[in-house]
Amino acid sequence: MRKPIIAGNWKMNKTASEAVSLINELKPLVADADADVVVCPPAADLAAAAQALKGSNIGLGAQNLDYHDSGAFTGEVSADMLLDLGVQYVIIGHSERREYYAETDETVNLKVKKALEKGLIPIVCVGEKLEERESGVTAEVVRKQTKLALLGLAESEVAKVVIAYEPIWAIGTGKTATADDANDTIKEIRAAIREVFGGAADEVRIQYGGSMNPKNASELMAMSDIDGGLIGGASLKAEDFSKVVNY
Ligand SMILES: O=C(CO)COP(=O)(O)O
Repeated sequence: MRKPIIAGNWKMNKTASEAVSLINELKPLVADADADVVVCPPAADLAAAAQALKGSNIGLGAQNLDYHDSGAFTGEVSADMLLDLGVQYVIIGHSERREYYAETDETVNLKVKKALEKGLIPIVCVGEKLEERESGVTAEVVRKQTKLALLGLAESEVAKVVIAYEPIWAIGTGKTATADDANDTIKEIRAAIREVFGGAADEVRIQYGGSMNPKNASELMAMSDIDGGLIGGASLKAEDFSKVVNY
């Protein structure tokens, strides 16, 4: 059985002191969660967040990393820097990074490889644009993104990866994919993984993301292939996020 994993992607929200307050509010609300719980604050908050999370059941994730080990890469953060802060997970290839920061399938793959090499668990985002959905190419788009993100990995590495299926038209819009639609696309992602990596596909946890909230979480989480959620807006309030976690 795949253990559910619910992660909050705070995006560029919350100062370090606000992060500490949110975490302190969240801790008792999710202490009995059956799922793995993760928060992904902005890079500038990670040190304070790690301190606040000590002794809790909540994991810490970053929202990005650089694929180089160190050097002249102004503004970037390396895997070693994240690990040294106590970070365990890293979101890679979020659609906002693909759209605004020129992230490509190739850089996503390099980042996934670096994360795994260093012992961070990648949360790899894939998802189609509205026009791709309307053109009926959703399955092709997510299959290709998934295979390219995982290119060259060993089966044992793939089994550790978390994939977040985030239809771009559902992010921050209040529009959610129906639970059936999301499950069907996630099955396509799992099938694509199986084509290349065999049985590892059954171990990969695949989240849904895109306007997931306390109202729709239980329906989405009841689906056969949805193993968790990557939550944006609803992760910024302790009460809402805890309701998703305790779906
Ligand atoms: O992009 C998302 C999480 O990575 C989803 O954001 P929302 O939950 O705000 O739609």
